[in-house]
Amino acid sequence: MITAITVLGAGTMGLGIAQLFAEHGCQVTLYDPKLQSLNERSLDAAASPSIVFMSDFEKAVTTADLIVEAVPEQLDVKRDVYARLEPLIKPQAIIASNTSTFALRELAANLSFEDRMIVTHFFNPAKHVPLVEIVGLPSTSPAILNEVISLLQHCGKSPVVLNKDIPGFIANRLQAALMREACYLLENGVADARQIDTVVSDGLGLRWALKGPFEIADLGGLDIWAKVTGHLFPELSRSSEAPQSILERAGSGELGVKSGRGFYEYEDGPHASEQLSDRMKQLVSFRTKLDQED
Ligand SMILES: NC(=O)c1ccc[n+]([C@@H]2O[C@H](COP(=O)([O-])OP(=O)(O)OC[C@H]3O[C@@H](n4cnc5c(N)ncnc54)[C@H](O)[C@@H]3O)[C@@H](O)[C@H]2O)c1
Repeated sequence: MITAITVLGAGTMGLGIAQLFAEHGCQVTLYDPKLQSLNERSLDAAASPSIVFMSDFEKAVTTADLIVEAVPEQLDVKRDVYARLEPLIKPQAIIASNTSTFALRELAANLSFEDRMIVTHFFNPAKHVPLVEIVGLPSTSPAILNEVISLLQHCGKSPVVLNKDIPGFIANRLQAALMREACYLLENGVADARQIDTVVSDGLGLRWALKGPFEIADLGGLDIWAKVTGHLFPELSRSSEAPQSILERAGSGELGVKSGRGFYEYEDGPHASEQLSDRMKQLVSFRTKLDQED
């Protein structure tokens, strides 16, 4: 049974995941080696009697039933964390990575807890977005998956368990496909970032909040979709590299909200994140009401 949860990494995702579990009655330990240098406003906002902040790795992990890893998306950093976990954790502890892109088999290869390791891919803001993608290996016991699914459902989440272990899972593959085309349109001067964002948030995104692409295709008519995909697929970007419009900004320290500038300028980055979180909460609650009316 999962009682004690340790979240590794108190960044954007780790803080939100820790808050989610704490608000649903779990004992949560949040570990980060750079606890002192983290954004004070975010840490204050996350402060809760059920979250213990720690920068002592051994203490943070030895009694945990579930360890959620939310450290940076670098294979060597993640693998190093797992190697440090191996001698310390309880024999039955479950390890869940919040990776956005790595296949589980790559993360878990040759670890002593390979069979007890899964992916739980939360979405930002983790407290409010209902979806969590879950990935196991063929050797993962159904009991482990069921235990984590029950916990997530108890926390109000809608877990989707993938049939196969694939890099990027479902959501990030779809999102990356959209981003490739969005950057292509931007870089070719078809529209600026605001225009492209408006097309998504005022059009496609509103629809997708209610129905996924296959239901939308059914509603539009598959005869039409046969034409749309047939005519447009040859026109779409086929780039297999990260887009210049992202590489150049990231290379010059324009990292988005966290540095004050990305595709847009941010005078108050933490406020922008808080606003997204608040609006997401309201949107999810509104959609829940709509679902109940159906
Ligand atoms: N940001 C997102 O929208 C998002 C969404 C879904 C999944 N993810 C994934 O979640 C993970 C974390 O992403 P993030 O956006 O929260 O990153 P982040 O950079 O905001 O936070 C990472 C945190 O990990 C800490 N850290 C660094 N090395 C560590 C170590 N060895 N042990 C413990 N903590 C360590 C850092 O100090 C930092 O506080 C990544 O795998 C990322 O791909 C991110």
